Amino acid sequence: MSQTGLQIKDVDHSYDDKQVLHNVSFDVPDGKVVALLGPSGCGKSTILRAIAGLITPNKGLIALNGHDLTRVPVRNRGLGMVFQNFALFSHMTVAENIAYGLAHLPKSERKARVQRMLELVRLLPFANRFPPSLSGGQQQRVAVARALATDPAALLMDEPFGALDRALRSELQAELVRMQNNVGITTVMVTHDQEEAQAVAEQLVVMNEGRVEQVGSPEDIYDRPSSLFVNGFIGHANQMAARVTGPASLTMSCGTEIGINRKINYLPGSEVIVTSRPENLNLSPVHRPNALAARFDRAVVMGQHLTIDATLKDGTAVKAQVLRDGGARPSKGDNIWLSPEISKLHVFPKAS
Ligand SMILES: Nc1ncnc2c1ncn2[C@@H]1O[C@H](COP(=O)(O)OP(=O)(O)OP(=O)(O)O)[C@@H](O)[C@H]1O
Repeated sequence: MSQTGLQIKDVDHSYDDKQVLHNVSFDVPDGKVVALLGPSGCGKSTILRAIAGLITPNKGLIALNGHDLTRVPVRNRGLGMVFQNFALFSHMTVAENIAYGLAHLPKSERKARVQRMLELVRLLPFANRFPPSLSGGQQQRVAVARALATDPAALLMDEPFGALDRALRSELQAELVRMQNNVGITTVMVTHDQEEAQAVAEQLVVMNEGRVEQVGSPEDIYDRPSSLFVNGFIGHANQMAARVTGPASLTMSCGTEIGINRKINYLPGSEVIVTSRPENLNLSPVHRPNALAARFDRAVVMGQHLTIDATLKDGTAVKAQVLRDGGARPSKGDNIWLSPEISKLHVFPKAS
């Protein structure tokens, strides 16, 4: 095993008799950030605990820079950890908190490293303050600095910004990206916030019910989802029932015939789900080929966009996102046409 970074391979885990991880595999390239993403209870924290050594998986391999960690005790794994409840020592100053894991170093080196960490998380002026006198975001930066101070071989973060409000979260996400550009540490971050995952991670691992559904860059996962679950979990996806009528044609259950500009790998007669992102449905006042007839329900202004709620002929509710052009908007109950961008439609099997 000579691979650098973190390797998770075929990991299974059960709590009591309940299996919660099934053959989980993914890699974190050396110095990169990977985000684990998925609904509550899908097993994200369990993977992090397995990497940390807090639980022993029933099966599988966890290796860091080519070394199997499976039998290495927690304290010898050389990992930094940041969790949601950052648990700083409130009777110690910020500097003392950061120095906590550095007792083995000579005093001058310890001081220099604490100084470097304070600079990295931009908390130099707060070195002698006590955690209860800091904001949530500042406390979380101390927790990150404390984890990084020991020069860990990898960093594990479980919902590190979960307790913070939206503005602070995005500030700290930007800070994390900046720090990563400076120090480039192999990091696994658990989050249930897809925007956060997309903002900080080069690779996403999307999980569902203890299984990895897809691994890829944020762009890959958004543009080329491998399953209906991933498509609906990352960003909004309109789901529309349809029947395959030919090698490249579909009849939507609202009645529209759609010609797809590529071959679809389903037999004629198959029931499928066709998906479209809201930004790939264009509003038109007149009929065009492939356009879906709909009833306009309402429109909400989102910055420079208009998010339109509409209902197709078969009762399917859909969302379209269009640029605000200042033109007349339809009124509630008006008939409209929604033209999907055909090359951006996805076709999935109908769930049984
Ligand atoms: N100590 C435990 N004992 C028994 N079952 C557990 C234990 N910890 C977690 N579980 C169960 O294992 C499954 C996965 O939990 P886990 O905490 O890994 O999910 P998660 O994706 O991190 O969820 P969340 O986003 O809600 O934190 C869940 O069904 C959970 O109820």
